[in-house]
Amino acid sequence: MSDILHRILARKCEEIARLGQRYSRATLEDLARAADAPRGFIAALDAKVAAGSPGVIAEIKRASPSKGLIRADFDPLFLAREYASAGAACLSVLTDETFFQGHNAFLVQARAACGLPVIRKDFLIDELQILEARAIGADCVLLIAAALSAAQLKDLYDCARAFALDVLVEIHDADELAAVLGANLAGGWLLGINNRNLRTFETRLETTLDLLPHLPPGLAVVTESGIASRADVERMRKAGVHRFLIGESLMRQDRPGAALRALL
Ligand SMILES: O=C(O)c1ccccc1NCC(=O)[C@H](O)[C@H](O)COP(=O)(O)O
Repeated sequence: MSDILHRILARKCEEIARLGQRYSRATLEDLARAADAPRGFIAALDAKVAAGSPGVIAEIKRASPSKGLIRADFDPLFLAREYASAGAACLSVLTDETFFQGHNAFLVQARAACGLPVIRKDFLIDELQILEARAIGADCVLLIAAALSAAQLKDLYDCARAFALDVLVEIHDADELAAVLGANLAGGWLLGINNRNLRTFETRLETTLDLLPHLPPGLAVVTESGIASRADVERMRKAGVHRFLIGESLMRQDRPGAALRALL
């Protein structure tokens, strides 16, 4: 496991302990059940792709471990509306406070500002975090294979599905792909291939392209990280990848919506 992932997960353990002190599991379950109905994250991506467009998950991210501060002028409501009007299928909102300067409130604000489904982008290793995600309105959660054992992945996936959340399962290499496929997850999930190596932060689009021949037919793939130009989008689409998670290249623009339109 990379140093940064190790540090992030250590922090998450502290946060989970605080969450458990603040709320009982039963209370979090009640809050999750009382939340606004999920908007259908995978369905929104599929609809774009079926219509012949790229399915873009547009990310709302103020900072990251690899890049530091990315956007000083940070308004989730403005960003969500920009992305929605530019044709994004879904939103991704960083909720991690320590390493990404995110916040749960940003997800709430972004989701309320538009009709798009939203993924809670965080480092989820405990069912309480899954319940919290649904309680704040998330429509999808991220599960990172590098952070989870096979048993944890299956348990968190089952918990998410029990609360009608879609799941984006993220891998970076062939070993992680084998572990995810071995977990025999049923429906309601997508495979994310992160082009960023979390150990070195090197970002190569070939990460996605090289893994494609190893995927079972029919598995929907999201290429994540490092998509910065229309040429990048076209390169992926020529290889049969039609779903994208795009953050930094949009977040650095004054008008992220215009930048997204240019990419599409
Ligand atoms: O971005 C980082 O520095 C990072 C470090 C450690 C774990 C995760 C990290 N990034 C999360 C992401 O996966 C990206 O925010 C997402 O794929 C969008 O990437 P980009 O378009 O390159 O901003």
